Amino acid sequence: MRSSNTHPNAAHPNADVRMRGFAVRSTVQQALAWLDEHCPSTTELMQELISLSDAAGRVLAENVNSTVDVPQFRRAMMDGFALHAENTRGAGSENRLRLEIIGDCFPGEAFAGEVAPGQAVRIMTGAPLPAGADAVLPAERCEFHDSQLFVLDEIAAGKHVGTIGEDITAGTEVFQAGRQLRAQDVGVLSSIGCPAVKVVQRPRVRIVITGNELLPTGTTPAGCQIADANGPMLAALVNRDGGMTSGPDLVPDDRDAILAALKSDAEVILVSGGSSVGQEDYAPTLLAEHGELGIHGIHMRPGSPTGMGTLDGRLVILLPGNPVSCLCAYDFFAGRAIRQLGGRSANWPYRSVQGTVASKLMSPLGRLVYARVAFNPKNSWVEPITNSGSSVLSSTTRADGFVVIPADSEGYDEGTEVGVFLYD
Ligand SMILES: Nc1nc2c(c(=O)[nH]1)N[C@H]1C(S)=C(S)[C@@H](COP(=O)(O)OP(=O)(O)OC[C@H]3O[C@@H](n4cnc5c(N)ncnc54)[C@H](O)[C@@H]3O)O[C@H]1N2
Ligand code: MOO
Repeated sequence: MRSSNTHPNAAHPNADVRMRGFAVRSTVQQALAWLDEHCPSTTELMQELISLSDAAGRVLAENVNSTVDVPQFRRAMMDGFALHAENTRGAGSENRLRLEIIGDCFPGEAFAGEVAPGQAVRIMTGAPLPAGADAVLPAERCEFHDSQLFVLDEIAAGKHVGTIGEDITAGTEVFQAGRQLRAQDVGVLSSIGCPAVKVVQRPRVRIVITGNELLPTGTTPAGCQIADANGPMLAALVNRDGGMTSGPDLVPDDRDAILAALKSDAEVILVSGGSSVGQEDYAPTLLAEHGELGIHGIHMRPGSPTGMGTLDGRLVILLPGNPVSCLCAYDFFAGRAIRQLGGRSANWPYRSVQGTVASKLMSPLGRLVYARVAFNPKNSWVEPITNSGSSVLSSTTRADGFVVIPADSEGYDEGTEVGVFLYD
């Protein structure tokens, strides 16, 4: 991880913003630049060798070349008869041409012998073409009795024959480093005889959830206590982005407990809650005292108290406690870092579509806004979600996606064409 203090916050004389408010806020672009600078380049990523059975979804750390042709023999593409195409010339239902069947050929074993003119071998799909034959006549285009074959149709040389290397030629580059392996990629790797692949290690991500008011997942909220929403949400997001989670661990609003939780051997530590300027918002000060607080406070809504820094060479991202802010800050910053650490694209994994604003999307000048919207795929209309405060997580479950309104915009009027990122 490279280290540099590029943001004004880093040099700010009083990094303890508690009960004071943010002296300096960064733009989203500055925060992204800080983050990217603190993510290793693709050549610095940690690698590991894994078995092919675990490879789907992983990111290749090196190019893969094939040392073999696939297939490495000519093979039948139909069940029928291997023969000389020349022997079918002029054949038809009114002109049945007779050939002699000299044997059978099955997948996995070569036919011992050669097909001479006037002869045919009964062959199954996938079996190697016997020497001498140059075409396969499908079973439905002939009749046969005992060892006699009656050809009912003409076929050309090479017909229904799979050629050597038609799938993959020896020496070709099958996949490049950086590719996230699909299920079919694993199939191709297996077909070239590859038992294991070198992939980028999945970053380990510690999830720390702070707040005395929080009850663990699965607990019914009662009294002044609420159930943790951010922990399971963050765990799911980290998994989506290829990270390996530890936690979520619930930690009380206590300096020592939070400091102990920050000290982790994970590559990324996510801290939810206590990111702002309240009396019990310890995480930013702790990070400034024990490591580096590079960014704290961002011109965005929601997510404005987001912070990021490093501690013992590990990336620490302070996510606001309000659940929508937490989701937004994760998606803008934490997810980007985790994807990059795992060799994936920094870009959002969300599909983007074009839509037309059906009622105005409001936005305050000077702040980037993450506006939750409904998107109607039938007419492409985009509508803001009502009751969408940063504490209202159901605004994101009622939404189909979100629109990013830049800081220099006061929003989008009805009829404006906008890009929508879809959650699904
Ligand atoms: N004087 C100021 N006060 C606040 C500011 C500010 O600029 N000046 N920023 C506000 C904004 S914006 C946000 S967002 C919040 C974020 O504050 P924290 O990160 O310190 O979050 P908490 O105070 O711990 O919690 C906020 C809110 O969210 C609930 N919460 C926390 N964690 C969870 C969780 N895991 N699951 C569900 N809900 C959670 C918590 O109970 C609070 O209601 O600060 C504003 N204040
Ligand atoms: O910026 Mo806070 O994240 O709205 O509620």
